[in-house]
Formats: sequence, structure tokens, C-alpha cells
Amino acid sequence: MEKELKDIRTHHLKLIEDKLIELITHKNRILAVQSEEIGEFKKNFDEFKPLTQVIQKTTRECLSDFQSKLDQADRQAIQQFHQQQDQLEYHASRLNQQQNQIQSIQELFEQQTRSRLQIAETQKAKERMLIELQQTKEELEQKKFLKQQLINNFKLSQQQQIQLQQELKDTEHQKRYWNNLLQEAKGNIRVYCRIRPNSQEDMLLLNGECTLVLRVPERFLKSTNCQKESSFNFEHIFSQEADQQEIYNELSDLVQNVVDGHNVCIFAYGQTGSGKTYTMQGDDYNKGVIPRAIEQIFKERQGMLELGWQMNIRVGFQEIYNEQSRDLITNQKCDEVKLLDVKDIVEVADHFNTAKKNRQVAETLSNEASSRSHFIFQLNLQGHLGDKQINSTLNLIDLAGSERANVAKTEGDRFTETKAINKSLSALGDVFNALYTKQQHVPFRNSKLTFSLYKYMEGSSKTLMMVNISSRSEDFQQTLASLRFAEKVKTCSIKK
Ligand SMILES: Nc1ncnc2c1ncn2[C@@H]1O[C@H](COP(=O)(O)OP(=O)(O)OP(=O)(O)O)[C@@H](O)[C@H]1O
Repeated sequence: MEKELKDIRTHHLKLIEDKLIELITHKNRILAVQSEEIGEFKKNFDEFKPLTQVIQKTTRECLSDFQSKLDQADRQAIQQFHQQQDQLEYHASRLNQQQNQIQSIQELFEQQTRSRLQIAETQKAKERMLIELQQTKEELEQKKFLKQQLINNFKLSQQQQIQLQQELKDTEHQKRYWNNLLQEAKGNIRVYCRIRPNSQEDMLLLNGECTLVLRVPERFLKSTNCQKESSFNFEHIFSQEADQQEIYNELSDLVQNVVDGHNVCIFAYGQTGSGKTYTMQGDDYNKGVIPRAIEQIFKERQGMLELGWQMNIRVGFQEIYNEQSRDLITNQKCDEVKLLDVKDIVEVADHFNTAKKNRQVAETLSNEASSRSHFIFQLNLQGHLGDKQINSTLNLIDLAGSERANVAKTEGDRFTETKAINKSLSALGDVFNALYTKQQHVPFRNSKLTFSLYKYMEGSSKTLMMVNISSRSEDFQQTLASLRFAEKVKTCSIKK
């Protein structure tokens, strides 16, 4: 076995060796062929070298020629590009123009569409208006018919109106007659009292609307010889709380008497500062008797004008100081004031302002003249309707401060003033007494005040004395004096 293996190996080795020898021989043959081919190639190369150089040169020339042609082509291409760009821009601008034109056309189109819509709406509105017109026409026809009916009714009611107006005139006449009777029943002279709101003291006690109790304050008990308490009765006593409207309500029927054709005098009496001017004139927010009376008379006049009356109103403003009378509009001394025609309340207010200014000037010249002088506002009413006539005057008087200073203790201007005031106020008391006790002789010539007012106080005239008093204990003596004066005036009406 081992021998067999050894033989096989030897055989194979022999085979490999043969193969290797064969390979090497083949290789050598190839190498020989190759070196032969290289020698051949080298020989060929040397032969082709000048040709190669010619080819290279030709190639270079070709390249340079090609390059210059390429440059030329480039330039041409750039030139063409610029030309085309110019053309493009030209076309672009044309395009823009065309676009703008298209836009304008579009806007025109939109406008047209809008106009068409508007026309359609106008058309609709026109149709609506035509319908409305038709309706109005029908309504007009109806109204025409109604108007004719109204004219017929109006003619009928005109006759009724004439009848009613006649009845109204008769009623007015009767109203005046009854109002006068009522005033006569109340007395031709009335005394009201108003307490100025200025203290919490209990010097004055109200007992109902007509009775007032005056208590003598402690410190005056020894100096006065009157009772501790005195009671006073008047037609009406206004408490401290009473406002301007409440006051006016109580005397507006007197003002009505003027419209009914009777003379009326309303006096505000009292010591300085007791509220006379406040009661008569008031202020911007609390109108007093004068502005309210003016309003009432103008209102009444309007009613009478509507009933066919011819009416004329005149006003005058007077001041009496130291027994001298002065017209506050002309600012001249006078015996009788000049009455001025007035159309309306505004004109009266204008004159009032002039009077106030003239009074203020005098006041600054002669120290508190307004407290020391009497102020008279006069309103004359004249009217006629057929055979009926009215000629009456309303006198609203803000008297000088009534304080009874001891004349003997005063000197100079104050002496003259006090004397004049005392004289005129006592003359007023005397005239009241003589008038309402029906004395033969009425001493109205005793003072400028009574002389100015006498003719408005006699006959069917009505007089109201508004006594303004203070409730402060330091004013006790003045309050007592005022109440006593008022009581004296009141007794005149009782004696009647
Ligand atoms: N009832 C009242 N309610 C409110 N204020 C009042 C009232 N009465 C008077 N006054 C005020 O008291 C002050 C004095 O009043 P007023 O001037 O009316 O007094 P008078 O009596 O007219 O004085 P004189 O005699 O000096 O003119 C004023 O400021 C006024 O506004």
C-alpha cells in the first residue's frame, strides 16, 4: 500500500514538473515575441514622430482658428441678446400699456354696471313714488271731503262760539262782581304779618294762622311796662317757614281786583332788615310780590284780549325820601310819577332795572337811603270792551324802615330822615283811620306818601298792610312797635 502511495506521489510530482517546464518555455516564447513587437513599435514610432509634430501644429492652428470663430460668435450672440432684450422691453412696455387699457376698460365696465344698478333702483323708487303719489292723491281726495265737512261744522261752531263768548263775557262780569263782593267781605283793608326767619328764639309764638303771642324777653322785663305776654290777631300770619309762593297765594285775589277794575295798595311795613324788600321784590330764585303780580296781570290781560278787550298797561317807579318825591325813571324830583306804556313783562323788567340803578346811585350818595326811603311801584291798567271800561292802579309799596328812634337823640341827616319817616308813617296811620272810619276829613296832605297814594286808597279801593317782624330778642321793641301799628291799622277795618 505504502509503495502504491509513493508511486502515485512520484507520478504526480513528475506531472507537475513537466507542466512547469512547459509553462516556463511558453513564457519565454511570449517574452521573445513581445520584445520583438516593442522593437517594431519603437521603429514605427520614430518613423511617425515628424507626422505627429505636423498633426500637433495643425491641431494648434485649428484650435486658434476655432477660438477666434468662437469669440466672434460670442460677440454676435451678445449683440443679438441685447437686441432681443430691447425688443423684449419694448414688448413689455406695450404689454403694460395694454394692461392699463384693459384696467380702464374694466373700471368703465364696473361703472357702467353700477350705473345700471342705480338706474334699476331709481326705477324702483320711481315706481314706489308713483304708488305713494297715488295714495296721497286718494288721501287728498278724502281730506278734501273732510275739509268740506269741517267747514260745515266750523260754520256751525262759529255760531256756537259767538254764543259761548257772550256767555263767557257774562261769566267774567259776574266773576268780577263776586270777587269784589268777596274782597269787600274780607274788608277793604287787610293786615297780614310775616315773621322773618332768623332765630330759634321763642319770643314769638304762633297760635294757628291768625294769632301771635309776643313774650317779653328777660332783659326787657324791667324796662317795659307791658305784660309778660301779649297776643295779636291778624287776617293771616306767615311763619318763618312760609315761602314767597305761599305769601303770594294769599294776596293774588287782591291783584285780581285790579284786573276787575279796583285800585289796590299793598304796603310792606317793618323795621330795617325785617324782610320788606324780600317780600316785595324777592331775589332771582325767590320772586317777591311785585314780579309775581306783574306776571299775573299780564296773564289776565292776555285772557281779556282774547275776549276782545282793548287793554293798555303803564308802569311808574317812585321814591320818597325826606318828604321829597323822585321819579326813578327820569331820576327827577316830581309831584307825580310819569307812567310809561309797556307791551310786555320784559319791558317792565327793563324799567325796573333802570329804577333800581337810579336808586342805588342815590343810596351810595346818601348813606343807606333805600332803608330810609319809601319805594312805590305803580301799574295802571286801562281797558274797554263796548261800553265796559276799566281804569285801575296797583300800588306796591316798600316802606322805609319803621324803627322809632328817639328823634331827640338823633342829629343832622339822621334827625331829618327819622323825622320824615315818623311823620309819613304816622300820617299813613291817620289816613287809614280817617278813610275806614268814614271821617269827613282825610288828612292825606300831611305827608308826601299819603298825598301820592290817597286817590288809590279811597272808594272801592283795597289795601293790604304786610307787617314784617323780626323774632330776634334784641329786636323786641321794634317788633312790639310794628305789631302795635299793625293792630291800629286793623282796628280801622273793624270800625268800618
Ligand atoms: N323771609 C325771608 N327768607 C329769607 N331771607 C329773608 C327773608 N326776609 C328777609 N330776608 C333776608 O334778610 C335780609 C334783609 O331783608 P330786606 O332787605 O328785605 O329787609 P328790609 O326790611 O327791606 O330792610 P330795609 O328797610 O333796610 O330795606 C336780606 O338779605 C333778605 O334776603
